[in-house]
Amino acid sequence: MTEQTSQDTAPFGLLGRKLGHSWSPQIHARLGSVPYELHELEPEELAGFVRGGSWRGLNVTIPYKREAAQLADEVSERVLRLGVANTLVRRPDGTIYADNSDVLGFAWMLERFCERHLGGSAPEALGARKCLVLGSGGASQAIRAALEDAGARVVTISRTGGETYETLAERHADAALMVNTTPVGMYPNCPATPVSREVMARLEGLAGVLDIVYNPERTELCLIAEELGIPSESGLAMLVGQARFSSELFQGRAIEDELLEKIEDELRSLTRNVVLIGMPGAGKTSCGKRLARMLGRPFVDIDEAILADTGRSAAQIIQEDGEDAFRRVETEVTASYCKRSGMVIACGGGVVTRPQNRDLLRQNGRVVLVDRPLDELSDKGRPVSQAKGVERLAAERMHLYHEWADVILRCTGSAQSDAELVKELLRL
Ligand SMILES: Nc1ncnc2c1ncn2[C@@H]1O[C@H](COP(=O)(O)OP(=O)(O)O)[C@@H](O)[C@H]1O
Ligand SMILES: O=C(O)C1=C[C@@H](OP(=O)(O)O)[C@@H](O)[C@H](O)C1
Ligand SMILES: [Mg+2]
Repeated sequence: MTEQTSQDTAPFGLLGRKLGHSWSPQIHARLGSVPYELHELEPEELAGFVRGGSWRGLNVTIPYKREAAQLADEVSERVLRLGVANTLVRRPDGTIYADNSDVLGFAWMLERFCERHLGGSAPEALGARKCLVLGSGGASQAIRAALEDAGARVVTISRTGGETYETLAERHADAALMVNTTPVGMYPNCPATPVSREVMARLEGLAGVLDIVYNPERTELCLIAEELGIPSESGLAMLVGQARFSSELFQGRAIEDELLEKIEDELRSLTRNVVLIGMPGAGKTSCGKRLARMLGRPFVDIDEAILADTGRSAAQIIQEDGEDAFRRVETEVTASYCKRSGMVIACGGGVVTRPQNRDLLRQNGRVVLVDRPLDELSDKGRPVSQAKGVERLAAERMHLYHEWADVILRCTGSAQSDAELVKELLRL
């Protein structure tokens, strides 16, 4: 038996400047790279920590990927090619090896996407075809490398330079794939998109859209693609994929694809919101409160949040300022909660009256229609129901509730058992 050195037990970790948002500790815990610590360093602390600190394996994020490559004793071919590293491994002899698992993580995501949606492997689906890469920053490099490895003809679109967003539609209608590598659309500045619906609709050859942003789960770019019938995926698979290849290097063993897909599913289900919609008085608020308690998640009722924000109830705003004014406030408050993660959200019954609210709910949420027979709905304190009558309101809205919903909850008669049913329906 060999004696255990301090190097065998030294921690893994992530190196960067601001890391509050990171999902890496959770992912590496599932992959077996523990303990995994966060190191927020100032530029002048970097070299000392990398060369002399106590660590066994490190991930590196902005703004230190270039320095990480330079501080290593030996680098992989990928790092040599790109000049940036996101993985450092301390070898038994104390020397440092650098690799770039961003390229591998994206290549893994790309391969799976091509197999699932484009009818073959990445080289089969993309070989000699035009792929658009949005953005020319650090992340763009890794994505371009993976696409070039698959044989694609890569065109980089940026705000300045030869190929811009303005000329995209007229010059690249033949592109097969579009990949966003910019931070546009990333939480908390979401929804936002680097390419408008109008421009994407003009790209007639477009067969797939990928986004490396993973929060929200569906970026606006992906939602636009979905609406146009183009397969899309945002960046969770790349995140989990790069962690996998780093962990393999850290631990010196292979990790199976099945575990990766399991981790992706777990993260999706933990971070997705549960969004309740339905007729006023159907039981969204009552069911949502119980569901949140059951799942140990934060709960927000949009009407209550409006009251807290404005000091006036929904009914009061409608009566004093009119329904249009209320709808504007409702959209604002709905937007601010629906971009968060892991919440239970009870919407106001009228959320479906504004088409733009749909993507707000869907970007990070599974939408549940709380469906209760009309003759059981209370119109107490609900001016819209009182003014129109429940029957007419239902005639106007029911098709929208059904279109917007991912699943339908047929109410059981008790809010508690309704909440249990939602938990079951969404496998939470
Ligand atoms: N599953 C249920 N069965 C019977 N009554 C319910 C149920 N859920 C809620 N209620 C009652 O119906 C009324 C409206 O519920 P609420 O949760 O405020 O609906 P919403 O938020 O959809 O307008 C309340 O009086 C509530 O106690
Ligand atoms: O359906 C509507 O237009 C409304 C529903 C209410 O919420 P509930 O559905 O929770 O009653 C509240 O937002 C407002 O009175 C308007
Ligand atoms: Mg309510």
